[in-house]
Amino acid sequence: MAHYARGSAVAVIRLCNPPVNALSLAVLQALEDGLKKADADPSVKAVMICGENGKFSAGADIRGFSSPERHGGALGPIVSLIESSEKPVVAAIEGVALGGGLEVALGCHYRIAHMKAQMGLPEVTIGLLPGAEGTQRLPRLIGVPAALDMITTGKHIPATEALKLGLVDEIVEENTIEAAIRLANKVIGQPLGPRRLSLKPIPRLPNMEAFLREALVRVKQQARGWLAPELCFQAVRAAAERPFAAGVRRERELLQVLLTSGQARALQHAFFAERAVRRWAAPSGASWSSAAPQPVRKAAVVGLGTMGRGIVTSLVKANIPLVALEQNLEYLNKGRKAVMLLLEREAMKMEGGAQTLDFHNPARLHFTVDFDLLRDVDLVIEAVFENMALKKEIFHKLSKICKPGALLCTNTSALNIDEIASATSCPQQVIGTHFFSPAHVMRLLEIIRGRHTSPTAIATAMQLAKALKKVGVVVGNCFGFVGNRMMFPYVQQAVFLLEEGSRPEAVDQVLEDFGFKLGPFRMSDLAGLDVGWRSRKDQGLTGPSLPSGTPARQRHGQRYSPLPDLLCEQGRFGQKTGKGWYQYEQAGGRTATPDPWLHSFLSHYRDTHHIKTRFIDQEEILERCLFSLINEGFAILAEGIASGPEHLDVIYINGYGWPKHRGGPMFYASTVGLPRVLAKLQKYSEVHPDVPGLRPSAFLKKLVAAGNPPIKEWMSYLSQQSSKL
Ligand SMILES: CCCCCCCC/C=C\C=C\CC(=O)SCCNC(=O)CCNC(=O)[C@H](O)C(C)(C)COP(=O)(O)OP(=O)(O)OC[C@H]1O[C@@H](n2cnc3c(N)ncnc32)[C@H](O)[C@@H]1OP(=O)(O)O
Repeated sequence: MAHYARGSAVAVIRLCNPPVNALSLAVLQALEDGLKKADADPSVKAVMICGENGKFSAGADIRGFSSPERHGGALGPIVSLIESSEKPVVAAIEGVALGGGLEVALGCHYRIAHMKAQMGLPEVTIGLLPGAEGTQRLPRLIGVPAALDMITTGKHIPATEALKLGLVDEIVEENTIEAAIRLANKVIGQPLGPRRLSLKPIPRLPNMEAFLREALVRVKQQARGWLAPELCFQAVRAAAERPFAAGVRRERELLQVLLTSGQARALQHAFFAERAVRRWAAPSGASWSSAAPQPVRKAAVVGLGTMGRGIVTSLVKANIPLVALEQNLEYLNKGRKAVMLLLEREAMKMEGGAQTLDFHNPARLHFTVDFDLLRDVDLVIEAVFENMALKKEIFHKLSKICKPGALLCTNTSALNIDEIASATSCPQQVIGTHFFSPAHVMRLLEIIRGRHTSPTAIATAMQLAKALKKVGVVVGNCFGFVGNRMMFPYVQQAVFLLEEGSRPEAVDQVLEDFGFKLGPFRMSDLAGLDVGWRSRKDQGLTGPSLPSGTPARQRHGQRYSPLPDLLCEQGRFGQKTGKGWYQYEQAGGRTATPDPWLHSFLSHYRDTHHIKTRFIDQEEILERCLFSLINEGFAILAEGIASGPEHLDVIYINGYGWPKHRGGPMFYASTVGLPRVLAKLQKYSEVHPDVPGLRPSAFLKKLVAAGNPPIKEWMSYLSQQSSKL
């Protein structure tokens, strides 16, 4: 918990709670006991606080926040106790000092850090604020602008930056503990008043008020409904405007608001969900403990369209040597130019940082049209056009050319992995890797396991995700996998709402107010309406292959809206053509403006199809879009396409712009309450019986019948055999 030891004149308190020395109540108690012991022992002249196993502390034990015996604010008095000690206290920071961990260090009179240590107050990212007086001490130490930046973003800063900011007194390359003990011995007897941060005045700014006003606007703009950044701001403002004790009182009030807001629970769910998805398991029982990843010393990317370019950039950033292949010189040169531009931009962003990008060296990044150069690669990512015949042709070629054991990945957003694998002689080495655009920016990597995909292939793809600094989520093989499959009913509802009387801007507004970065129509205009049109033509839902006499608004006995097809027939593909669901200033423009043409087109469409225009309120818009998406999530879980609700939540937060402070769609459903979700789906389904997306899934009904169990228990209501992972 926290070990106390006394050597010569310096007592050592070592925080100990593996793996990250999180501050549980037991650790706090032991820390307090150690401080009191040191205080009472006349032979102790100074104290040094450090962490076990080269990590100071990652802060409060996050699991403890949702426990019934939570004691908010239990750390503040201990930090005060440290600061008020009459014996100098030195923090020896190794590894991480985060959240409550850094607040402990701020209570110390001196801070010394290893040069590889990271520090931060990331409470905002889990919906809280630094509630152990950190919002009051940090601005006194490093000034309001730097403190505000750290506290409202939660970013981790390296020791070198901490030194520049004055957050630490010294950084060392060698033994931090020894250096801290040396420092503690040196400062014995020196006055401690100037080292007590609570007594320090806030460093003044000539224009503090104006600075705070502008900072608040920035914080609000970025937060979009996420409460914690603004409340963090308010706490720092209190530090700037009030004496220490009053600031602390304000900090506590604001923390209470956050602790009861519901957002903290959602963000903490998201934190652990991201960690849970790392622990994949196949139905055979294979997992990290039984399947080792293969090393990827060299990779290849086939196809240098938008996705391929982003994937190449991602691999170069991860320092993986690679071959980039196109079908002819014209496409190769176009792709190379675009990749170089992306890499130049990335290199500029990294300037001044420790890492550099090596992309001019052909041994690290080689562009070619020669398939033979793929003979020695360990992994290929195919990123060509979304066309089954073309993908099968490429995989057939790859299985002949690549060395035995090479992992063959397909970047597809919906196509059948088993069918692609059937074109090879090594289906166990074929796996889906669904990147999200822009592939060098978006964090999500959906990893799709085919029927024959081996555990080694899954482990290697998961390892690749980690190397690319992405969140890999293993899912099963079905049309659209998890993310897009859940997206289909959501988008479908949005379009049906237009048919019935709404407008794109009204639907988007509701979903953007909910917290999505972009509503479905703005998103569709950005992605390009032609992408879905092509897919619907391939599926025979529209276009020349549609049998004559097919009713305009029905396919296979279900409701269908031809609205997106009609827009595409008018050449309205979205931003790229300057017109889609909105109008733009020009082709390629980014500013969406409601389009009177579209409004009259919709009226005309409704007249043609004898649809009576009705007013649709915000509640109906939100519920029909979100509950149909969630409903599909329950079907996915029941079919064993994903291992648990947290997988769906991680996918939506990292790939689809779902607001993180709402915890992901399945967590959101759990907060709304499954009985309510079910009742609403039943109601809408009765009104729209020809819309399968609104028909409540059997699994949702089962959970409601079981008494609405907590999200952690949902999967125990399914039989093991259903897993398709
Ligand atoms: C009833 C008990 C109440 C507790 C008393 C509280 C007193 C209240 C007073 C003060 C409040 C202070 C506020 C805070 O301090 S909030 C916490 C702020 N800290 C963080 O947000 C840090 C979160 N952690 C991380 O960013 C990373 O985990 C990092 C430390 C950088 C390590 O990253 P990495 O090397 O990638 O390793 P993992 O992320 O996989 O973590 C390894 C395992 O450790 C678990 N973990 C990490 N941090 C915490 C934590 N703060 N609390 C609990 N558990 C934590 C993580 O889940 C991994 O475990 P597993 O794989 O089993 O999930």
